[in-house]
Amino acid sequence: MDPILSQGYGYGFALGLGAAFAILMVAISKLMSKHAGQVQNSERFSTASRNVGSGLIASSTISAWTWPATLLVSGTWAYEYGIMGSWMYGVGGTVQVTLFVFLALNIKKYAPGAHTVCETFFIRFGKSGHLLYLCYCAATNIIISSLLLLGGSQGFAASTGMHVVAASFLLPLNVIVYTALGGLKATFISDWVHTVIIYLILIVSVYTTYCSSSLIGSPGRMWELLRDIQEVYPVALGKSYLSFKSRDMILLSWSVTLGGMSSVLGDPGYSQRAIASDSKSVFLGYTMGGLCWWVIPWALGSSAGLACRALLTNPVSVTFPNELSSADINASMPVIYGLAAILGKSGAAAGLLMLFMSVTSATSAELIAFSSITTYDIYRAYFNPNATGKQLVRASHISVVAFGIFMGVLSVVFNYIGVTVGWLLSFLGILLNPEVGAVVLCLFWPGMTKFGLLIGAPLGTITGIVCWLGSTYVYADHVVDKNTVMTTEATFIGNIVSLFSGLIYIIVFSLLTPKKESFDLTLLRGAIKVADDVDYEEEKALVLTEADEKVLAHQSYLSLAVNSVVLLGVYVVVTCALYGWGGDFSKGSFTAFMVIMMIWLIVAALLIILFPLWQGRNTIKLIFLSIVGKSKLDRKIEYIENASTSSQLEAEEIEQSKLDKKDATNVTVSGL
Ligand SMILES: NC(N)=O
Repeated sequence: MDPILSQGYGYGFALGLGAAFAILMVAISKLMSKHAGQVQNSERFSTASRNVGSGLIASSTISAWTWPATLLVSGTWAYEYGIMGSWMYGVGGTVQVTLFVFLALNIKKYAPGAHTVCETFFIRFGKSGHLLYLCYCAATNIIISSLLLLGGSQGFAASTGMHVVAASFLLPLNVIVYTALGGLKATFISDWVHTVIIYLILIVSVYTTYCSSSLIGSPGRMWELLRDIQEVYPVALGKSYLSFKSRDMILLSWSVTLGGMSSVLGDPGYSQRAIASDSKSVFLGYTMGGLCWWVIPWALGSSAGLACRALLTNPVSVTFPNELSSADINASMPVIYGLAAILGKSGAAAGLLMLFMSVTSATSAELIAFSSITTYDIYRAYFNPNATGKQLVRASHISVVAFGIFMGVLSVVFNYIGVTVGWLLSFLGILLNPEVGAVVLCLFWPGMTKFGLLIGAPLGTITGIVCWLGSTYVYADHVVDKNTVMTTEATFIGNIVSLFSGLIYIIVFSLLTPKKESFDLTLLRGAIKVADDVDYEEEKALVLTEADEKVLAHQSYLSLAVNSVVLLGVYVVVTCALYGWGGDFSKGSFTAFMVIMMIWLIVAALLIILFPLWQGRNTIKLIFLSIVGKSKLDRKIEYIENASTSSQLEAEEIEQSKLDKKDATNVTVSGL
């Protein structure tokens, strides 16, 4: 079958839209530098000056967490398993983000001056502990990046016929340009733009499907179509498209969620956002991001994914009169085909645009994160401990460009050796999950020792791999090959064993080799130095006041409450209850389920579009006034005067706190 769109769409998006985006982002960075005094220095490049508000943290979390897989796999799960598919994808991914909030809060509490979370390992465990964690962290960064490009390039190739090699190199091109020039702050702004576009397309998709389409047009009609299609093409792994009775779906979702713990807790991109966040904004930013992200896979799967299934017997279906082939399923095409059935060719193009947005925005998060670890954990830690701000910015630029090219190469290699997104998603956690235990214990448990880390984490990986392959042997009729290692039970066991055995090993080996005195986590605070180009605003953000500590403690309790509801309440109890009940949703309950989804989508879109604009209104006003009227000099003087009069006391507090820290800190941290 020919691709649904012509190659012109593929090259047009990758080159034309990509270039427009790069120019827009570079222009915004220049405006901020010229009119809002946000000149690019090393701290701004890697940490966005550590004062980003909750609105932008939320939109950038959504942007970084909306992978091509989020859009394509959630739709495929909906197509294959029915209503529970996209719901399980959404809640599983949200759990990972809400759990990360605990770690994010401790990063702000104990390491407000960090540029990367790896730096805390250097301080606690020296070079060997640092290098071990750095390997895990960099591997996560590399695998996630290739997963993004692999998913994006395969999606573009399948939808447009564009060559997969061209897609692998052209898709990240614009991101390399604006990330290298604008740093983390530019990625926050581009993340917001990307997220807005994704929500707008999603709203069109959902409201057309459930409100205006002549083919479906209401939740009740969708329910009837799904009931009828069950008679023609019964669900393969479950009871029906309208029930939650699929053991395979639950195991698959839990496997991806547990496997994906390392892709949030161990991915430097997410900790970098915690570092960039203003202390008061951590909980709200990540929680709002997680809850607003939830509806993206849920809504897309429930509209395009279910429509693809429900309309299979209608001539508008792309594959009419057949089901989708296994090649279509492997290429995760249900979302694009569903959009095409509902909205015609423009629907498929809108799907491709969403895909482009998800690849580029998530890629920028990975690029800037990798540049931070190479700059601070390799270049400054081991090659140039006294690097100036200028040298650090140059190292970051080189790293962004080099890593962008490397990602393209890796995606091509994976394409040629036949590695799929699904395979990488399942394998990632088995290999890397022990880093979750390592980073959590490093920031929460003073009793963790270097020996515990050095032995426990690698042993966790080995145990996970052995259990994964052993379970494949048991569950796949004694055949262990490229296909059978994807057996759901085997990947589930591999992921869970890797996650928990790593944690247990580190604890046990630490208890076997206790230190005379446990580590004082507050020592992390003053032990990481900033470069010579730090400005006043950034120095202010390095200091954790008593009020900040109280706010962070309060946020931990809120986080506990949110996780109890989302993880235990929804993901475990509600899912198991619906599975145990095993019935089909009635027309009324299906309608209620979809109406909740539609309301949630609108609220999420409004929050993510408007809240960052509201929080940034003063900066927007400053830039606007500077462009149209008052001279830049006037504005700058006014800005500096305001800062110095209102913050004189704060400045003194900062100086005093720095002196206190110097006295308190007797840790030698060469290179940091
Ligand atoms: N980001 C995910 N898990 O879709």
